Amino acid sequence: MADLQGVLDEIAAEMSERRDRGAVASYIPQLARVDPARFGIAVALVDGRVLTAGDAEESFSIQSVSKVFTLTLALGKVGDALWRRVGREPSGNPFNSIVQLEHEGGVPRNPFINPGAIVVADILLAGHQPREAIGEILRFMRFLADDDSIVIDHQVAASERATGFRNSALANYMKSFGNLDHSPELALGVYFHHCAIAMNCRQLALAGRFLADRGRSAGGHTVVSAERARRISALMLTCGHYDGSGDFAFRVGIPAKSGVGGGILGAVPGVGSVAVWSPGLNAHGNSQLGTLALENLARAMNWSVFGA
Ligand SMILES: NC(=O)CC[C@H](N)C(=O)O
Repeated sequence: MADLQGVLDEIAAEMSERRDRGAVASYIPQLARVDPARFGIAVALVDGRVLTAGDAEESFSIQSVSKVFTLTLALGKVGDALWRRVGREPSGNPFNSIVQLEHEGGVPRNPFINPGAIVVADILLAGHQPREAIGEILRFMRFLADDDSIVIDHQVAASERATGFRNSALANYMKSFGNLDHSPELALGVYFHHCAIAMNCRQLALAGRFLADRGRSAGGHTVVSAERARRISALMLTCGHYDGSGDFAFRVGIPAKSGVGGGILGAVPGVGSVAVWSPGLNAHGNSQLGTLALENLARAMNWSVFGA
């Protein structure tokens, strides 16, 4: 394997120089306060090593990267029945778009756009109070990363709730089609809180390692079957970057999920997971330099799933 630490250091150095950093998300007021100059990267290899560069120990709001983990939990609860309420196709639309929902009878295209993740949150609420469902998600993250210091940033969650009119519209719309079992407010409460989980790159790479290791967590536990890990990765590749998913596959070629906090989690099958963070976003709401960093990393390490 090429000198991975050297490659990561080089990427971090290059990214700290770049001026084309994209724009920090401003529609969630708490996210608008984050310093756009930050850049961190961490790789958790299946052999147990963790390598980092840049601001890899600094926490950020994982936002939609959390949707990978809530999907994993919901599949564990209801299995393939989940696919009766959420599709598995790329949307070709922004993450908070409402247009497809009417045509498709309130069934969101995939679990990574906002309405899909709100349905997943609704599934996680079954038999629980919102507080318990949120606690279950947080415990899952701590278990996967083997790190009890992971927390929810309640200011971010409150900021999202105060300004989440679109998400509220999406949830209400789906409720009108009968695709939410609980009230929109309860499902949104779970959704806003899991989006507000704060983690650093090291923790996020460790948490996502099961996707690269046939379902086995960093701590050596079987989290999901190899087949399920493969399928979640397939959805990340096709839907993980919303209407930028095709371009991301073209440039990077690694199954990955982005969030508007500027984080991206990628899984290279059989090799390891990678988490990158740079808060400035491109036009599709995906980290501008995070994408570039992964493109450089995939090229240097031959990590595209499509071959060298
Ligand atoms: N793309 C994202 O990360 C969006 C998540 C964000 N919490 C929202 O609902 O708008």
